[in-house]
This record gives sequence, C-alpha cells and structure tokens, in this order.
Amino acid sequence: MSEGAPIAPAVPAAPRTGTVRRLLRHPLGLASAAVLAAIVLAVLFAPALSPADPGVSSLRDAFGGPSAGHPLGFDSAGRDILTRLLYGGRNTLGGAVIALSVALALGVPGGLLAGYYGGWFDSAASWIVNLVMALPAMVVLLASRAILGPTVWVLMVVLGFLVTPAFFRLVRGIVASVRNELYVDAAKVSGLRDPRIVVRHVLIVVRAPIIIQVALVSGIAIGLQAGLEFLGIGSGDTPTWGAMLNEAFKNIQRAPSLMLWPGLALGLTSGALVLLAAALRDALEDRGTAPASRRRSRRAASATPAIPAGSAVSAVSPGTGGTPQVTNGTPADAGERAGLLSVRDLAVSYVLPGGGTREVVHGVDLDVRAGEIVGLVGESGSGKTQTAFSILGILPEGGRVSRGSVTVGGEEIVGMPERRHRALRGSVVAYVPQEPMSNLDPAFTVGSQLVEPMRHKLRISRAEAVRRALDLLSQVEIADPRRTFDSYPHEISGGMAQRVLIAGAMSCDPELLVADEPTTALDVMVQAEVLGLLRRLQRERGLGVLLVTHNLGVVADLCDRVAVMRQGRIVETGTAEQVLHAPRDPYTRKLLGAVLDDAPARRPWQPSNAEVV
Ligand SMILES: Nc1ncnc2c1ncn2[C@@H]1O[C@H](COP(=O)(O)OP(=O)(O)OP(=O)(O)O)[C@@H](O)[C@H]1O
Repeated sequence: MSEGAPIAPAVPAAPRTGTVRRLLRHPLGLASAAVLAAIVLAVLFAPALSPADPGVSSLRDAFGGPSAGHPLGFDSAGRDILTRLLYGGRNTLGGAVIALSVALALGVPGGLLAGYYGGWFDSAASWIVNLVMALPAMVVLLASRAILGPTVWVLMVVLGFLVTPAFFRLVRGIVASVRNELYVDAAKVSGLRDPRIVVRHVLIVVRAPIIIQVALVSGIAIGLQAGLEFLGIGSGDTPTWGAMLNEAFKNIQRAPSLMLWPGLALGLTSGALVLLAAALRDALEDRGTAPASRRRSRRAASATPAIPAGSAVSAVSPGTGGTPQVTNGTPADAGERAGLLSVRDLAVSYVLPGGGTREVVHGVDLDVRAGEIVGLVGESGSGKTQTAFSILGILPEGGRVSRGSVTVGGEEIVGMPERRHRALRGSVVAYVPQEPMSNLDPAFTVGSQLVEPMRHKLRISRAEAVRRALDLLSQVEIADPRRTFDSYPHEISGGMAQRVLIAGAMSCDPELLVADEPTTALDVMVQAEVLGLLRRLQRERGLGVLLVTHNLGVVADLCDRVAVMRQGRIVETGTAEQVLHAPRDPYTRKLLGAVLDDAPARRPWQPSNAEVV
C-alpha cells in the first residue's frame, strides 16, 4: 500500500453463512472452483478414466502420437500420457495434501497457543519457526532424501514441516492481536475457560485467513514437489506431474510437446488455487446482509401500523414483544419516511455459537432529515451501536439485519450488495467513531490517511487530494494543518485525532453523519470544542446527523430530536425539548432522574473527632 490505510472504523472481516454462495457468484471463484473440482474428480476417478495401466509400457509405441484410444499419445517409454497424467495428479495432489495436513496440524495449534498465551512457549516456538524459515527448503529436501530415502510421501512430510511457519506466523499474529480485545477480556472475566474462549472468540477470527492460506500453500506445495521431481529427487517409479516434466525435458529436442500436458496440469492447478484464494478473500470480506427479497416478505408479514401525525398515543411495533413506544408527533412516529435516513422495524440478530439466534434490536423506527441532528440515547447495551452499525452496514461477525428496512438517501440498504453499500459509505453516509486513536493507523501519517480515501472515492489527483486534506484540517479548526498532515497519530492529541477523524468523515461530502459517542474518549474541554465543531459543520453543510450518545447534556446541547432506546427498542421519540422537559415514558424519566445536575452537592470533608488531635 503506497498510501495509508483509509480512515474508517476497523471492522473484522470474517466468514459468514453464505460464503460458498458468494464465492460461487464471484466469476473468478466459480471458474477456479470448477477447474479444481474437474481436476480433483479426474484424478480421483483415474482408474475409470485411464485408457491404460500406469505401469504398462510398450517401446513400440514410444513417442507415438494421439490416437482414438490414447488421445494424448505416448511418452518416451511408450506409456500412455493421459493415464500417467491422471495417476500423476493423484500423487501430486496427494503429496500436497500430506504436506498441508502436517503444516496445519503443527502450525495452527502452535500459532494459537503462542499467540494466546505468549510467554516461554511463544518465545520457543517462534525461535524454532524462525530457524525453519532460515533453512533453504531445497537443501533440506535433498538431505532428507539422502537420509530417509526417495519415497515421495516422506518428502512431502518434510515439506509439511518446512511450510508450517506460513500457518504458525499467520495464526500467531492474528491471535496475539485478538487476545487483547475487550470482548476476550470480558469472556475471561465472566469465568469462561481458555479452551472455550479460544474456540468461541479466537478461532472464529483466524479461520478465514487460514482458508485463504490453505489455497496459497497448496499451490506452493505442488510447485515445490514438482520441482523436486523435475530435478529427479523424488521416487522415479511413481508417476507425478514433476516426474513427467523431468522425462519430457530429457526428450525436449525430439518431442517438445511432451512438456505440454504436465506443464498445463501444473499451471492450471496452481493458477486455479491462487485465483480461488483471491476469490475466497473477496467472498469472506463481503459482508452483505441477507437477501432483500427474504426480508421484504418478512416485513410484509409484519407491517408496521402507521401512527397518525401529531398523535402522542402509544404504538406497539411489531416484533417488540408488546413494549409501547411513546411518541411525540415526529415524522418517524407518523409513519412518513424521511428522505435522508429512514429506519423501519429494524431488527438485528446474532447467531449463537450453539445454533439459534438472539435478537438484540427489536423493531426500531427512526428518521433523520437533512440538516437535522437526532440523538439516539439509552443505557449501555440498549442497542444504539447495533442500530448505527446496521445503518452503516458494518455489523460484526455473526450479526445481521434480520428484519426491517433502512433507506439512506431514498435507497434501501438492507440486502444491498456489499460493493454498492461500500460506495455509499463515505460519500453519502460517513462515520465518526468513539475511539479516535484506535481508528488511526499508527503506521501512516495523518495526511496519507486522509488522502487515500479521497483519491479512491473522488477519483482526484494526489495533489488535489492533498489540497483538500489541508483545507479540511483547517476547517476542523486544527491550528497548523501542514504539521498535523505530516504527523503520525502518536504525535497528535486525542482531541486532534477526533478532529482528524471528523475531517476524514467530511472528506467526501457526505449527506449523513453517524457519530457514535464522538466525545466520550475526550476530556471535558475538548468535548465542548468537538461538539461545537460538529454543530458548525452540520449547519454549514446542511448535514443530517445521527448522534449516538448516553450523555443527555450532549443531547440538550446539540440535538433537534431524540430517540430513547432501552433493551433494543425505542421507547420514546420527540423533539429534544419535549423529551427532556416533558418525558412521557417512565424509562426516560428514570434516565433524566439519573443525571446528577440537580443533586445536592456533597458537604465539604470535615475531620472526624478521632482525627482531631
Ligand atoms: N458481537 C455481538 N454478538 C452478540 N451480541 C452482541 C454483539 N455486539 C453487541 N451485542 C449485544 O447487542 C446489545 C446491544 O449492544 P450495543 O453495542 O448496540 O449497545 P449500546 O447501546 O451501543 O451500548 P454502549 O453504550 O455500551 O456502547 C447488547 O446486549 C450486546 O450484548
């Protein structure tokens, strides 16, 4: 990557149900999977498909051309080429499977243990892995052949040892970064045992990269094995594609076409594996939600009854389990949908590890119009972030919009293909996250992290993107834009980092901003400055803002309307003034009651009698 990673919330990419379907919808994925399937089936059914016995040779037929019974002709020893190709494929692919099994069996558990526990095991295992990596593979294989004999299977086991670092390092790196995630800590604190945490929280993160690595390493193993056989290091009597190449090379002057078939088989298999790995990566990263048609039918079955405009009656949203939603005559309540953001009957569900699902957001209705700031408030765990993530299409692994409709700029995004949704993010809807520092990549300067998405999204030159980035930095009231542009994230303060993220969010002129607790990580003074900045930008640009917060002071200060969430449901919506001054729902009243502003101040500390000397 020549530029920094784009400023965007880190979203884990991981496998989801439907990966195979997505893979097969990918043209490269379908083509490579079809080629590999054809090759595997052909070599598996070699005895049925082969016109001759692999060991039979007839010197009379040496270098014989294709004929009806022998479509690929004969090699220098008068053996049928198609037969040797099919049986050779068995041995070549079988060898790769052996090497891969050894590498997976050693590399994955080793990487998991080293990454998760660290300590002496990590040091020792990493040392051994580094040693293995430093060994020249060909020399080791030659030495192994001399010591262990020429059997190709044994050499494949040795090859498995040699490619183990590919899996060990991959898994160890990912697990080491996941081990410090808050949810792993939470699982530990909740008393889960390590094996359960590893299986439930850690393995899930590494399985996608492992699948991709398997495809890549298979290609490498096949190539190395063919190289050995080509050099005549394998067991000469066993037909393999490498051995066929070796034999063809010896006769290249007389029959150059002999190189064609094993070369083609090797090229096709290795190419298909590499393309399959690329398609797998795309399929696993494609985080599209369930098809719209399915959701539409569910939605139709549970259509929200419209609530008359201006009414302040209680309505029961479908799927809410009967919790009344107190409304104060706002568009969302009236059933008419806002043009910028409109959420109807949104439900978010997570797949449980043991099967089944858990719904965490139940039938949320929400609207944000252009130029309006809507606060989404509620206690921790009430579903604010899940609602925001659904709008952005970045629900974490296992989560999906299980019901409802979300329109952004009039476009339905539920069920929208990920590619299309990605195009909306940044240019129509932008996101300001809670943790400014952890959303900036420490390896790149602020400037490069601002420039990259603009060049990509707006298709402008680097010079133009730099000019816009500097302009944006001054718009977010950074005193010395050039210096900040050239700084690395660790060189700027948290408040500046949040301004940079706001600049990043503004960079492609979005219409809607989703800000998830944008000031929580900042100190009080900086909070006020950042809120003032958001207000100014919103006014100047006519932005619609969905502000996720649990701070009612921020709501009072900034928001036009408020939606109060509790346990995955909106319990009250209305103008900020109505909700804050005349709350109708008991939960909103409780929430307001919990604000300490009106509580009597604690009396000054007095020494107790015992302490008075
Ligand atoms: N990855 C996940 N898997 C399963 N459940 C989840 C996941 N993430 C969140 N939840 C559940 O969804 C519910 C809503 O969480 P959400 O993060 O939206 O709350 P929140 O209102 O934003 O809270 P906070 O203010 O603390 O961020 C919670 O009960 C939480 O346990």
